[in-house]
Amino acid sequence: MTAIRVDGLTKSHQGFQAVRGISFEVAEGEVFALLGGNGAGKTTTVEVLAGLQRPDGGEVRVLGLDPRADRAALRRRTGIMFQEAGFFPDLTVAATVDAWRGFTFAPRPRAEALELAGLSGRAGVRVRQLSGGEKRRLDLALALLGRPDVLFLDEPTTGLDPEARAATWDVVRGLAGQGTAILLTTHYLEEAQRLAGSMAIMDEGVLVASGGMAETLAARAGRVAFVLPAHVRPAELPLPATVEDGRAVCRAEDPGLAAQTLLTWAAGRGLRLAGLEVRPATLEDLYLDLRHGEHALAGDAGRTL
Ligand SMILES: Nc1ncnc2c1ncn2[C@@H]1O[C@H](COP(=O)(O)OP(=O)(O)OP(=O)(O)O)[C@@H](O)[C@H]1O
Repeated sequence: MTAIRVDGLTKSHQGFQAVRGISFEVAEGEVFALLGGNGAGKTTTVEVLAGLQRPDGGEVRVLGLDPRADRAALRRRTGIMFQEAGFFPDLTVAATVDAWRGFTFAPRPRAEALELAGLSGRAGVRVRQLSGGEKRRLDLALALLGRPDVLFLDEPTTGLDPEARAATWDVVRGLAGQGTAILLTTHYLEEAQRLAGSMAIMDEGVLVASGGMAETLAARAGRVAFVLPAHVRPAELPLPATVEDGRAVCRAEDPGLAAQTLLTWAAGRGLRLAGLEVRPATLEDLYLDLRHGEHALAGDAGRTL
């Protein structure tokens, strides 16, 4: 079932069009990554979905409801984690969770929420003494309190150390496994690739790519890279290559096959391909290709790449 539907959404701030007609859907139990550079319009989109801003145009539905008109009903079924947490610095972690539980419908027990967010050992600590990463985790604990059907996570792992980040990924996967639809914004492309089943990339208020993560990446060229052997010019290689930081890079739909071709060629000349790296396309490849103007050539905003 569709949990979030965005159809032709537009939204301006004081005459500036932050979101210019975007459409996407997130299914129940799906992790969806909304990506894009600073100012692309991600937070504006999430705020509209959370009912905090009124859309100028288009239609937005969360669990089949209108986020503004049905805000009260949706509040019980959605969890939100924004970039700027508004905590009381003098409350302890436990007191903060308890205060939040007071106005959450059917909240999880405090201990369970803290456990999920990896804060069990910090219950007695005052919020102002938490590290930046721990504050992010407290935010996550509060977003999870009401066992939401839809969860909005705006840069949930910014400032987290690698261990805490991996723990957050486990929590997100666990919730999706239980059927929660999760809309995540992040600047960490590896994180999005690992976590999300679908994604959309925004740029200046429009979607420049969207679709299933695996399908989108499988359709893109992967890469084979190696240290260009001494006295070999790129033009001599059996496949087209560019040179990046002293390494020859071949883009290929089937990188395994391309690597075989290159290794056979090298063996025939008694050469070694040092530092050989063979890998399928990553989200970072796609993102950087788009940043370098690929969508300007494609010209079809919102198409599936
Ligand atoms: N309340 C506001 N008033 C005026 N302009 C705003 C407001 N909120 C956002 N904007 C502008 O709208 C554009 C989109 O902002 P938004 O916060 O949605 O981007 P973002 O993709 O979330 O960026 P980031 O990754 O930096 O958080 C930006 O140019 C921003 O300056």
